[in-house]
Amino acid sequence: MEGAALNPPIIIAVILALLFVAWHHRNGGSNHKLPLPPGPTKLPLLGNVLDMPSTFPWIKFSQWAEKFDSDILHLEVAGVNYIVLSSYDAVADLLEKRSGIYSGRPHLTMLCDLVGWSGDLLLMPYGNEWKSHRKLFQQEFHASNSSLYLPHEKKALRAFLKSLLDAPEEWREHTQHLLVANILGVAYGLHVQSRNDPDVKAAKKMVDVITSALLPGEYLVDTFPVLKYIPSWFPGASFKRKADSWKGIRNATITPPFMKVKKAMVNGTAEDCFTLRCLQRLERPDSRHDNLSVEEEIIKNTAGTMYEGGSDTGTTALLTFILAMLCFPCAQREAQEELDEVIGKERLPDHEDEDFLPYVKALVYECFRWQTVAPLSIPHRVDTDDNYKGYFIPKHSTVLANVWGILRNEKTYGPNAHFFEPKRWLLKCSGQRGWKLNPDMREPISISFGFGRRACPGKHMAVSSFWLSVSSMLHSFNITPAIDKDGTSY
Ligand code: HEM
Repeated sequence: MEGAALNPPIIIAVILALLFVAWHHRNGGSNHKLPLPPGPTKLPLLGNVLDMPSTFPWIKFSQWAEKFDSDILHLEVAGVNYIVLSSYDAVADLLEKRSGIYSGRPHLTMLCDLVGWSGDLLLMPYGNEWKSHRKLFQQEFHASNSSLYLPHEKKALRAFLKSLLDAPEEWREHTQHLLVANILGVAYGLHVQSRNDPDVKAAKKMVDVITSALLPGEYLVDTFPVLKYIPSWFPGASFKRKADSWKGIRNATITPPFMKVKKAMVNGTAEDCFTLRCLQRLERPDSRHDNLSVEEEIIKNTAGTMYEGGSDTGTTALLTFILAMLCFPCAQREAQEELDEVIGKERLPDHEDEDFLPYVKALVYECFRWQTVAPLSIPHRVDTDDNYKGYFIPKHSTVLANVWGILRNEKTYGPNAHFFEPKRWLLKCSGQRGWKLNPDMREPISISFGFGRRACPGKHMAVSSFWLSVSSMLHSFNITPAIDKDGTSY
């Protein structure tokens, strides 16, 4: 946690927070009769400040769910209520069935107020601004509109496989490059250079900011928003200096590619992409000026969120796959045998082959289950007081879905849920290779991509591109530990 030592801003924040909590309690808080959900004992005034885990909170939340024998927990930190949901049923009941009131986002002071990360659909409060951005996204990103992304996906993948062949030791850079190249094609119709591409570098910088600032508890100012008033020169206020250095990064990253599409539209050279499709739908697209209309700003921001969302999460998912193949080589061999038998040696797998490759599909499911990309999803916020299973849920609580815990539940996923085992998704049958997907198991995509009205709008594209990358890598390469010059593997 940034600046976690007892320095002046923390002391000020703690004093102010205590005063707020004391005032809140004296004024009665909420007027409710039902009990709050169970959770670790709260200290007077401090609540659960000292219990809140600063690393891997999902593990602690799973332990608490077991200890209190409850799939709904309550914590309170600095006057903010946290509700942690630990079963699929609780998540579906609240975040999906009651999504009319559970679709807000908690306000992130560091990113929204100090860095000025505005226009990001991911962080927007639930309301009209969010709706206008989300609608644009969904117009293009639905399961039956794969023509928007498939051509870019395949082009980026071919370049990626070639790069892996030429320089396998740079696998990490190639992986990130694949995802950024893909999303730059989808969002802006741009073609990236194979090395040192400025848009790829810019994406990395933008993603570094959002991934570090989205981590729960990373910045104390998110827990104690009053800290935002401390001047940058104040001892211990390094978060303010960091915020200053991050200001403008998002705009500087997402504006140039948007303007390229606008200009290419005038010249008639723009390639099919999300931004072009949206601009063409405007009644009076004005392609000459740098001043953007409100509609154009919405398109620019939505494409920008796509650029941001598509670059980071997909890379993490593919790195998880590579890790799994290194740690569980038997799964890799089984998938390769299936690919050899069904596809043969002459071509790469394609989406039409998916149904004939149950083991590969199970391996893809297992990647999303075993090390889920967002273990606590992205926090939601409830807009009104509510109750569930006889418990009171206070208005404006931050609601966390413990996706990691749900996907590791042995009652649902069978024994050894901490191991990578694609066969947990399969049933023996009499077919050629003897496996079919178990139709009674809930696939992990409906859990690892979030819930209700805020569920990930890029999931069809993300899953399609992940399947194609994983099957093509398995069919083209063996993924093994690196070997040093003495022949010892790492
Ligand atoms: C493996 C890949 C991906 C994973 C695991 C993933 C996961 C998630 C999760 C967990 C959320 C939060 C959902 C919620 O609040 O309930 C989310 C939101 C979002 N994702 Fe993804 N995502 C992935 C890829 C993508 C891609 C490729 C795009 C863009 C093309 C994208 C765009 C977004 C956007 C815009 C939101 C915010 C939605 C909103 O707040 O209304 N994601 N994603």
